[in-house]
Formats: sequence, C-alpha cells, structure tokens
Amino acid sequence: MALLGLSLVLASVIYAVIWKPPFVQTLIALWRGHPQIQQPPTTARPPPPELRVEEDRPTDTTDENEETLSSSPAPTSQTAADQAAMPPPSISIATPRSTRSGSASSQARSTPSPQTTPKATASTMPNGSSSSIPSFSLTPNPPASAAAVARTVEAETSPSALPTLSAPSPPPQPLPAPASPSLSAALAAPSQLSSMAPPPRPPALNAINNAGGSGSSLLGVPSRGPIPNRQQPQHSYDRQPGTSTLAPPPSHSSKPAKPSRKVILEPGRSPLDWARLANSPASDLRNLGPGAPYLRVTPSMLKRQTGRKGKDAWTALGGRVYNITPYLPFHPGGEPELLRAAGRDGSKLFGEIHPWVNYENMLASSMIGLLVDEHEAKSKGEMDNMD
Ligand code: HEM
Repeated sequence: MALLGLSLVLASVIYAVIWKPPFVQTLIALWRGHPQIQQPPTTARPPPPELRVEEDRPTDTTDENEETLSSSPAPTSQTAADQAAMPPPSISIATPRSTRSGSASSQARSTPSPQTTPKATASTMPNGSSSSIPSFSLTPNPPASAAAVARTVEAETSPSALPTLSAPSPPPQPLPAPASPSLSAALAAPSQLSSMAPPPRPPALNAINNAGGSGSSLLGVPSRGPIPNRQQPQHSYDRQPGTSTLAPPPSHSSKPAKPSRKVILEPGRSPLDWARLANSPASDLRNLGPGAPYLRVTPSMLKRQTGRKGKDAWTALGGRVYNITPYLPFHPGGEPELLRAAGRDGSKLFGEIHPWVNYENMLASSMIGLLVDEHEAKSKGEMDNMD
C-alpha cells in the first residue's frame, strides 16, 4: 500500500516535471520571484479595469491557448497560466505612453461609452484573445479611434468650424496624468467632445461672413453658409487679377472731360512766335505811337474799342487795359473767343476759362493803361488843364 502511494507520488512528480502544466509553471514562476507575476514594473500602471473585466469573460479559444484552457479548471489559474506563458513585458510598456493609456482609459471608464470600450478591445490581441499584459499600449496610432474620428467628423460638419478659429486648441481636459491632446481626445467620451468643439465664432467674424447676404461675402466669394468658408481662400486665389469685387465699380458720376475748344493756328502763330514778337523793340503792339504814355481809360473809352469799324480791340483784365488786336491770330482759343471780351472788362470771362494763363507777361507790351472811373478821369483832366 505504501509502495502504491509512493509510486503515485513519484508519478505525479514525474508528470509535473515532464509536462509542466500551467499551474506548475505558475508555481515555478512564483518560486523564482518573477517580476511580472510578483510585482508589476514600477513605472507601469496596472492593467486597465476594462481589460481585467474582459479577462474574466469566457473568450473564444484558439489553438494557442486551447491546451491551457483544457488543463486549467479555474479562470484564475488560466490567467496565471497565460501570464506565465506570455513573454515578460518589455521596458517599452513602462513608457509614459502606457501610463497615459491607463489614465485615459480609466477616465473613459468614468463615463461609460460604447466608443471607448471597443477601442480598448481592439487594442488587445488581434485574434480576439485577451491578456492581462498591458500590451494594448503598444497599439500603433492609438488616436485613430472612434472618438478621434468623431471629433474629425464634428469639425468638418460643425457650422462654426473654421480652420483659423479652431487653431487655438481647447483647454486640455483635467486628466490625472498629462496626456497628449490627440490621445486624450481619442479616449474622451462623447460628452467631452462637445466641450472640445471649437469655441463659438466671434460676432465680428460672423458679421463679416454673413455680410454677403444671400450671394457673396466681403471677400467676393460665394457664400453657401459658414461651412464652405474652409474652402473660400482657394476660390479667392482662383480669381483673375482685376476681377476682385473689392475694386470700385466703374464710376459714372465723375465729371466728363470737357472737349477741347482749342483751334488750329496758322503757321507762325505759335505761343513762341508771339513771345518773339512781343519782346521785339521794333514792334508797336499798343498802336498808340512811339513813346506814348499809359492812358487812363474810362469805361466809355473802352466801350468804343470793340475791334470793329477799323478800331483796335481793347479789354480790361485786372484793372489794366490791353490792346488784344495783335494777339488775336495767336490766341489758341480762336479770335472769336478772344473778341468776346473786347470793349469791356473781360476779367470774369478770362477767369472762367483759363485762370492759370499768365496774361500780364504775355500782354505786357500790349498794355494801354489803367481802367479808371469816368469821374476820376474828368477831375484828372481838369487838373491837367489848370497846369
Ligand atoms: C477774355 C477773353 C478770352 C476768352 C473768351 C478766351 C477763350 C479761350 C478758350 C475758349 C480757349 C480754349 C480753352 C481750351 O479748350 O483748352 C482759350 C485758350 C487759351 N487762351 Fe484764351 N481767351 C480769352 C483771353 C485770353 C487772353 C487775354 C490770353 C492771353 C494773352 C489768352 C490765352 C490763352 C491761352 C494761352 C490758351 C491756351 C490754354 C491752354 O493751352 O490750355 N486768352 N482761350
């Protein structure tokens, strides 16, 4: 009997040594003090709660762990066996990324969401099996989750989404551990997405984009609402030069240029020819005789010098009387125009047409005298007679 018991014990020992069932491996690992089993890495956080919950669920068995499941009756033994079977976690698991994942996932757990849990499940083993080893943190591109996609969709469909306005990122969520915006956004619950939406647009910008009314904005870009503003710069750049709506419209209110009333002068009647003639000492442009003094011309005297009936044309400009007869063929506006001022004071008429013309220099050699009143001329004549 004792021999039979001894043989059973020996057979059990041999079985344990040769086949090493999972629970034996776990005991060996505990005995050896394996860091994975005995204590987690100091920098690595414990596996996320939802993963631990999934571990307790009956999962689909695969060829890889089928043997383990068949030999381990209890789920706890199965977990320990899986831990023992899996290679020890690398150091990269203990990087801040795994810490962020754990903290963010714990926050996501606070607000149950169907979007966060599948994300964690998807980051586990691809074949559907779960593991307590936090390998989910090694999942490439963790931000590419349902929450991140949801935020992108919201940014594209939100009426108040403008690239420039959304540039200032919203304040980071108060996470226990500082997480990158993309990662935290990817792991955020939908209720947090609303707070992560771009801030409301300033009223001024709304006014600018709505200024176009039904058709166009101030930028001259067809406005179909706030959303297409994202593509507005492209349209504005496609505009051809000179077609901007910011350009002033063709003005019809400006004064049309008056048609020139200059006449074609005869050869030798140019302004230069007149200047040469006026400065010649041999010419007598006053037609009063050589050495005649300046006269006091009364309005009655001026009235008789109209240029008709063989008389010279005199005009008064600025209180001085000029003989304009020699200048008639040199007048750019024509003789008839100049004769409109003959026999009277032409100062107002002259100023209405070409006040910039320096008549004093041009007609200096044609000056008759000064325009005086009738009474002043009489008294002056009486005084001359007394002498
Ligand atoms: C007071 C009677 C006068 C009348 C009614 C008269 C009229 C005119 C007119 C209609 C023109 C053409 C303006 C244009 O369409 O460009 C003209 C041009 C001119 N007139 Fe007279 N004129 C007068 C006296 C004078 C006098 C006294 C002078 C000088 C001595 C003078 C010198 C000129 C000159 C230099 C131009 C050419 C202006 C230019 O190139 O823009 N005019 N004048």
